[in-house]
Amino acid sequence: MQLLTWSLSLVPSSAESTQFLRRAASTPALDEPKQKGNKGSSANSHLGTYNPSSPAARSNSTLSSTMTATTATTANYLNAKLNGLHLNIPNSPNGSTLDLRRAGNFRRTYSSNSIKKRSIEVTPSSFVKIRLLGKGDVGRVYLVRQKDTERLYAMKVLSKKEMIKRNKIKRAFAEQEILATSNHPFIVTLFHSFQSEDYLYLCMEYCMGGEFFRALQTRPGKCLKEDDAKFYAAEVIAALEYLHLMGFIYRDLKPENILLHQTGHIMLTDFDLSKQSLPAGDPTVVMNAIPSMPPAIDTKACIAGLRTNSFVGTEEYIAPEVIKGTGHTSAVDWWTLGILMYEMLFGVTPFKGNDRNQTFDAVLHRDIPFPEHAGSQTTSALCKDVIRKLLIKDEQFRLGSGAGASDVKSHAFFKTTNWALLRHLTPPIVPAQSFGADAINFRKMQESMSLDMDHEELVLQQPGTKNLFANFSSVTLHHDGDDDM
Ligand SMILES: Nc1ncnc2c1ncn2[C@@H]1O[C@H](COP(=O)(O)OP(=O)(O)OP(=O)(O)O)[C@@H](O)[C@H]1O
Repeated sequence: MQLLTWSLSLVPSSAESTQFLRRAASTPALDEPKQKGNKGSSANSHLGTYNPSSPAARSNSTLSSTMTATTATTANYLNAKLNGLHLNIPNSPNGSTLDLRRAGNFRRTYSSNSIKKRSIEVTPSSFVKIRLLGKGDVGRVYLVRQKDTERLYAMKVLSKKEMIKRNKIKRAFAEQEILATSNHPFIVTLFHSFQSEDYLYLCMEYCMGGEFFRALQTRPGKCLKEDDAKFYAAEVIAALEYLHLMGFIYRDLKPENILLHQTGHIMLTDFDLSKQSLPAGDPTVVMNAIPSMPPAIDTKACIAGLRTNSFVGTEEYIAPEVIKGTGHTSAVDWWTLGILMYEMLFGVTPFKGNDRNQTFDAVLHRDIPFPEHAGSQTTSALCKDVIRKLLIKDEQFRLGSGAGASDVKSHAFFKTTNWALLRHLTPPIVPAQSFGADAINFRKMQESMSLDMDHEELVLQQPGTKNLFANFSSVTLHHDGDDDM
């Protein structure tokens, strides 16, 4: 009875509740009505085994120059923020991001000043739609080809009418802002954003491997071996660390929002539930929990001032403090990491009940049920320990709530993780190259079935005008190194 009382007062109305049925649907803020129905899905998870002679392998080796990119991105950003503090990049072959530029196979620079914003260089008619990749509640994501360059992109097309109806305008702006300012190997890259009379467009890097969620579904028992789960968890931690440094709380981590790049590395997407701390605080340096390690960065400090109260997230991933409605911080991202790690290992989330009330009750009160029946995945004590610490119900005591990502990275479970070289490792799942190539090889056939966007005229809104979408930035983003690709 008590449960019913709080759940009715804290969660969206029953009309909105149906969206919880599909795990992929995200919980809207209370002030945002959400459409009933399923989120579309991607069908492009062509997963294959790693073949050293395949283009995937070659592509991996050409990425050698970005091997320190994870660290380099963070380091460059910090260099700007910490005003001259010298950062030692452990395990970097030469310890310098500058040398990345000199490396022969250089492709893309991940540094704070390597994105150049220019006025928009494309229009909707610069692209041809090839196929639908996925659906959200206010838009669709298409695989598109740019007519003059032949390059493939994922184009998110958001309906202005739907955004107005569902009060989602601010969220689209937030997503554009985060994508346009982020420059990280594990965060999807934005190349253009623009609008027509009826739609907003976000032209992003196409992640050929599709949703990590789909990839998990194809694994035996829908789960991964502990070392493989550790690999993906490490890449997610690197992405969250970067987002927190930038002053963003992600708030919607789940396998559906993790895409697989053609190399098999992860790319976080879907930032419409993210929250930005304005201005982002400065990071500080803390002593490393492991005495032999160099001092670590306190990413918590960057968003320490940000406490928000919206009811957002995805039912099985939602943190206790979000359910309680007492306000939440960046610690929600560490909670969701704990749920993700559990799901990667056991194929289910730990607190799933028969309905929303049961799930929320379990999130608030139940211990983590590590399966111990015969045939269940065996997990090390350290792995269980890190999950337990990430899933501490009181956010103040949760792993990550002290100094942010540094706390999580220094947990003994990640002792074997080489953070600086993550991007250089071969991921456990590498998508077969087929679709990217197919899309080009069978272009003519597909074009006959495809829609082009010629009827949509580019509209350049003047900021400050009364138009609701006037402040949506129409820009083309150039990333150092992309022209060499
Ligand atoms: N860059 C990309 N490459 C390949 N597929 C993508 C890409 N971006 C999105 N997709 C596909 O489209 C789906 C919907 O994308 P996304 O989650 O960003 O849309 P959304 O409208 O924000 O959804 P939501 O309603 O959950 O907020 C994804 O789950 C994925 O399958």
